[in-house]
Amino acid sequence: MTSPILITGAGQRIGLALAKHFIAAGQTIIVTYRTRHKAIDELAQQGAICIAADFSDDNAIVEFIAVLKSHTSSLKAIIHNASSWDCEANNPDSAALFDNMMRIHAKTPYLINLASSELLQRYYEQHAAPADIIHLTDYVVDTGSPKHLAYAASKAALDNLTKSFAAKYAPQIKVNAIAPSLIIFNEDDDDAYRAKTLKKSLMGIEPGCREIINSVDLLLNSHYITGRSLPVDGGRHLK
Ligand SMILES: NC(=O)C1=CN([C@@H]2O[C@H](COP(=O)(O)OP(=O)(O)OC[C@H]3O[C@@H](n4cnc5c(N)ncnc54)[C@H](OP(=O)(O)O)[C@@H]3O)[C@@H](O)[C@H]2O)C=CC1
Ligand SMILES: Nc1nc2c(c(=O)[nH]1)N=C([C@H](O)[C@@H](O)CO)CN2
Repeated sequence: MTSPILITGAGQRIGLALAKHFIAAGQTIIVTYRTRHKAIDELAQQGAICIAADFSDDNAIVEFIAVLKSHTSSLKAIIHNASSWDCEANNPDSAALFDNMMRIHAKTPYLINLASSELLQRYYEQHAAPADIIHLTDYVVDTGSPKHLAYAASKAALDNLTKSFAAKYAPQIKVNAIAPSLIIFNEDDDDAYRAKTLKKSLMGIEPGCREIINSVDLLLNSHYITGRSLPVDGGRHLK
């Protein structure tokens, strides 16, 4: 089996689009899912290894790592996509929100990256090319967010882990982040929110998953970029 790419949270939206992209390119993939969306059944039918994993407690993260290692002895890349865009307004228990945000966005990638170094290094040994870790962060890493404080802080932690792991794992493994602003709306986003959000960037569009797919491919095809964050934000920083 060729070295697979691991995508976390691939049951919907960006993670699912990445999974379909790699399958179409003939790349073997391993995906995690929390909810067994119909799309997961379809990925499995197309040959993806689909692992149920709810990273809402430490034991589940450790258990996932053991299951991952039972499926493969090498990894071409890990894409940390799984995420919860939760906010203080919906969570009266601020302590629990903070812990949940840090666990899914920072602790889960941290523990998986530490446990997967040998799997990634084996890819390097077999292909004389670096393996990859890609963190999906967020534009708000640099600005903070008054409505998603814990979310933004946890994504900032993931951004910092990008730098630490890049220094720790080079040259066998490259570690980078992709920091998107609006990529795709959620179904329940109303017209007023959509109009307000579109105005936040210079480009003023909802770009869709293709922008993340292109960014992931750029990083995977480089043998030199590491420790960096790729902003995919429509020029929002200049508005
Ligand atoms: N969409 C956008 O415009 C933007 C996205 N991003 C980032 O890009 C990435 C993909 O975004 P998007 O596709 O919208 O993500 P989603 O909000 O659709 O979430 C992706 C997946 O993460 C899974 N997930 C959530 N919590 C957990 C958990 N505790 N354990 C395991 N899996 C979990 C969800 O599972 P389930 O299906 O069960 O809910 C979901 O399938 C994320 O990291 C996001 O922060 C950043 C900026 C903008
Ligand atoms: N896990 C998620 N993270 C984020 C989402 C999302 O839907 N799921 N959406 C956004 C917004 O699009 C924001 O970038 C613009 O309002 C941010 N993070």
